Amino acid sequence: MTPQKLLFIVNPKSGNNDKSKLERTIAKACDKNKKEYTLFYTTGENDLDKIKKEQDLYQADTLVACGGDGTVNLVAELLLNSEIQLGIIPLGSANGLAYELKIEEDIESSLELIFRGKTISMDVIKINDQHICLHLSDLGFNAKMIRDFEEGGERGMLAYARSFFSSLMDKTTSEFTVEFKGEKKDIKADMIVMANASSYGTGAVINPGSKLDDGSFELVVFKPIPIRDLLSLTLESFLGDIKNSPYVEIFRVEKVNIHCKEEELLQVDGELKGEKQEINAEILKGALKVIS
Ligand SMILES: Nc1ncnc2c1ncn2[C@@H]1O[C@H](COP(=O)(O)OP(=O)(O)OP(=O)(O)O)[C@@H](O)[C@H]1O
Repeated sequence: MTPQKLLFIVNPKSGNNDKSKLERTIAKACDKNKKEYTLFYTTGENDLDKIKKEQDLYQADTLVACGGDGTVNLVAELLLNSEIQLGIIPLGSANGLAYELKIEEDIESSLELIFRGKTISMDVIKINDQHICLHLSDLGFNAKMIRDFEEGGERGMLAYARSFFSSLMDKTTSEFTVEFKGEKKDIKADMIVMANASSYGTGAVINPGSKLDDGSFELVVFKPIPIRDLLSLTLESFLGDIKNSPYVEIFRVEKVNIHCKEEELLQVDGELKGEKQEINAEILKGALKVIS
């Protein structure tokens, strides 16, 4: 459906980038394409309720998330199982879903796509009836690295690399019991990913062959890996042939229960959600209409 009435949800803090151009570019593109639009700025507090109120009044047919994965996730939550579509202008420090959908990190190009692109009905993973995951969620290594990065208070690739290496040094193996398709497995792993998408925003492919609209998601298990083999695993993830690694096991599922022996930090689409012992994840097939 070609958008006619758009509500742009802007996270003014995302990505540490200059957004002064954003309003002007949106105004120009909407004017040129003769579309009605309005803007809403997030505050970081109670945004879901505020956007819901705004949308109830405005009745847009398209909500455009202007920010990173956190903003996309927030807006998507409002649109589940509705005909209202999601557009994305990637302006975050992590734009994993936009990367997956091949949406360019350039305001003009992403706006052009919103007006000319096609709409797909993508799956969403519901986690503990509390969170939705459009992209990737994990327990273990990556969640701890995000915590380390956030606690460091610095931004940028250098700070990210520092967190990556310090998390590597502290890497621990955890014990899990996973249950799906009527089977129970005891697993030792450095990380378990619930993957709707194929790769992290950095381009590292952890779930090759995944599709956003295949009615399932993948459980990607990273088994304990000796430091000396980590480099080859990292290279494999960038080359996309990780599924042949002896340290990775991938299961395609629609529903899973993960019991963690000790509480584990959970991250969902780049946001930390606290320590959990029990995870119930289920696919919501085709629940979100997104322009790509
Ligand atoms: N006005 C605001 N001030 C401060 N924080 C905000 C504001 N609006 C949204 N946020 C916060 O921004 C986060 C989402 O950021 P998003 O993922 O879109 O961009 P990002 O740059 O990739 O984020 P980050 O790297 O901080 O995770 C949420 O935690 C949300 O609460």
